Amino acid sequence: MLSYRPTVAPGSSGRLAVLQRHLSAVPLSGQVTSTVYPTNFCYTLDNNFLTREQRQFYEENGFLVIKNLVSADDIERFRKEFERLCKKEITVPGLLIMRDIAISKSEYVPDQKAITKLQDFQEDPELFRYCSLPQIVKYVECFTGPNIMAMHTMLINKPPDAGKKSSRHPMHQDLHYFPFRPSDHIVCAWTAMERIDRSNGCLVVIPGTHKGTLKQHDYPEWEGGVNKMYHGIRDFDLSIPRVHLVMEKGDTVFFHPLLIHGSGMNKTAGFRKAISCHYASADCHYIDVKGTTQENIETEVVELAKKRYGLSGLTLKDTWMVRGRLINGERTNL
Ligand SMILES: CCCCCCCCCC(=O)SCCNC(=O)CCNC(=O)[C@H](O)C(C)(C)COP(=O)(O)OP(=O)(O)OC[C@H]1O[C@@H](n2cnc3c(N)ncnc32)[C@H](O)[C@@H]1OP(=O)(O)O
Ligand SMILES: Nc1ncnc2c1ncn2[C@@H]1O[C@H](COP(=O)(O)OP(=O)(O)OP(=O)(O)O)[C@@H](O)[C@H]1O
Ligand SMILES: O=C(O)CCC(=O)C(=O)O
Ligand SMILES: [Fe+2]
Ligand SMILES: [Mg+2]
Repeated sequence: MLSYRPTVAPGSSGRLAVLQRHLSAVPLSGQVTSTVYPTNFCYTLDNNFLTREQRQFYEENGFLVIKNLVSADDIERFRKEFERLCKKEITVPGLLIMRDIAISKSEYVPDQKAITKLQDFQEDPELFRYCSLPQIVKYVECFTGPNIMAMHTMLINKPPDAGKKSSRHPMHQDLHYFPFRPSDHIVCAWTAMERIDRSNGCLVVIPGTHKGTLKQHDYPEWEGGVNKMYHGIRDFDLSIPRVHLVMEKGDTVFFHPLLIHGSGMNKTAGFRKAISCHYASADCHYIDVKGTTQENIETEVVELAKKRYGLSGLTLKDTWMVRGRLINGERTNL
């Protein structure tokens, strides 16, 4: 890191404004002392909200943890709503209720114990409140800019591992599932609904991998079975050091869709809960994934849409167009 002492003539404009943006928040009058960082930020936007240290961290690592961002009250409300949905006290259009593969063939008990995740809760006002929490959206804007879409929502209820290690989530990049670009204007917010550490299967990341490309994903060859659509990076080298993100209740991590991540086994008796939303700039554009590594997930998603809704001839793009919801600004493209 370079450190120097610039002398700034009061009243100079243009260049000064540029310089000011690259310096600390210290007012530029007379002599200021400031640490200067590389200024070629490309994964974060300048809306004066992230500190330069936070921007620097995300630029280098592809993720950023913010402590205590969601209140215990809000988390309690999400938990209650989750329980009502599990008990089928209410039903929500479009909501996907997924059971762990290890118990998928057993008798259905309408209880959270049967459920590994809820997906696509955009029509549930109580859970969807998570996506509009101002303190979250404020951070999201640093990655997406002001036109913000909530594209994908999940409440993950990682069950105690049934002994087959199927509670693990293989190492993957979320962009594999997304037919929209540019990837730098997509970000996931993931909030721990309780303390999450290695014992109950925390998020595991490989810092800096957001600077790489999208890799080929397939089902891993796991003896105990793999959950539907839990693709992992093909031939992933497990000797690469992984970083375990230990988080307290309410802590929130923002991460880039190319960041390689997964989650470990839940070795406790409790159901490990996290709530998340993937946001994208509404100015992103859809791509055709035919002929790319994403073709395999398109085939699976389109088959599922046909099975569930009897709709044929869909593309991956269509399934995202119907899920996306505007959070802020204007729905320009997506
Ligand atoms: C579009 C993807 C979006 C992801 C984007 C962001 C990145 C996120 C990374 C991920 O999280 S990847 C995982 C994404 N997960 C999904 O998209 C949800 C996948 N889950 C489902 O589609 C349904 O839960 C499933 C079709 C597997 C089951 O739903 P059903 O309500 O039809 O359950 P049902 O009990 O009737 O079982 C139907 C069949 O599915 C089987 N099944 C149930 N749960 C399963 C499971 N967990 N894994 C594999 N198969 C499962 C079940 O055994 C049965 O098999 P058979 O037809 O052979 O009898
Ligand atoms: N043997 C393995 N084969 C494939 N993927 C693995 C293996 N071990 C861990 N992973 C993947 O690495 C990530 C988490 O690693 P981690 O080692 O934390 O999990 P764990 O092995 O379940 O638990 P722990 O090592 O803390 O006891 C997950 O994405 C998991 O799927
Ligand atoms: O285990 C989790 O909570 C996160 C899993 C994950 O990365 C995902 O669903 O995309
Ligand atoms: Fe993921
Ligand atoms: Mg391990």
